[in-house]
Amino acid sequence: MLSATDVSFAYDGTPVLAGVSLAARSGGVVGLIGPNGSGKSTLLRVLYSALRPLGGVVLIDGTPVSGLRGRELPRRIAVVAQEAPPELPVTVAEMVLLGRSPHRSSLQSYTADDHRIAATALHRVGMRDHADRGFATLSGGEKQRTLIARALTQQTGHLLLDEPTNHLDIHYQHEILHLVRDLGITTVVVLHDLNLAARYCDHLVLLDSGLVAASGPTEEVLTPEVLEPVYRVTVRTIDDGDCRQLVFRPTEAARAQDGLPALGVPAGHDAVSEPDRG
Ligand SMILES: Nc1ncnc2c1ncn2[C@@H]1O[C@H](COP(=O)(O)OP(=O)(O)OP(=O)(O)O)[C@@H](O)[C@H]1O
Repeated sequence: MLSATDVSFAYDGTPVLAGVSLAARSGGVVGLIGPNGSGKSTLLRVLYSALRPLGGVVLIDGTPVSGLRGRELPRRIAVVAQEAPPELPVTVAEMVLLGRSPHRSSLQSYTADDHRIAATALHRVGMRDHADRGFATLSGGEKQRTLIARALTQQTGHLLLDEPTNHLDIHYQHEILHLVRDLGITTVVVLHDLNLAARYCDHLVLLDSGLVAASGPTEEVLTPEVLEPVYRVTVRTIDDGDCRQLVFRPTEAARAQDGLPALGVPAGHDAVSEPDRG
């Protein structure tokens, strides 16, 4: 169980999160959604104690996350952040093995078990055939899958993912989120794609300008009434058999608010002043 209660945070005095609460029950997948700049990554950083909140508390299985020291934290929470790791001159296999670091002292060498766990994780993200490649030579999607394998190798009870489907093709977007859901570990995942959220999350927290605009079971949050005022688009829901999916359209009102031309008139093409080419 991972919970945040009444969390607030500011960068250099500018408030970014205010009174945010979230609870990820054991084995559940919570999606963190919201427009650009709404505070999703900041909240995730607060959850894994990379940022200290101004107010509120984050608990992991009842223990304040701020009290976890040294290797205790990475033994409990694995993180795939948005920031790329430093380009270490390591192979894919070596990068994934680093996920075992919290479980061994720096003087110990990797055990056969560590290698087996890392190989299984590589296989699960479809990267086994790339094990000997240099990490720095991988494509964006291959790097992302390798970092997810490294997080799996940590074998934690909690997993935090910041836009894990970034750079992934459609096949791997589904493959990775399916895998994450099947892991059965407590997960908080930042997602921009609301249709992926619809399919793979049990519960959603929708942030808007640092506030919780909605929080609840996925199907209660992914409704036109909730989403339209926050994302400023028209939302239509369709039933895809096992799962609700969403279709979006820009709205004239939002475009006018942003100073954009009305739909159907390409930018820079004023129908009235267009010179006669006849
Ligand atoms: N290091 C920083 N210093 C100052 N302001 C920051 C910093 N990081 C983020 N911010 C600001 O805090 C706000 C929230 O940013 P955050 O990255 O948490 O949003 P987000 O919801 O994850 O956005 P996106 O969907 O665009 O990734 C934004 O206004 C952003 O510009």
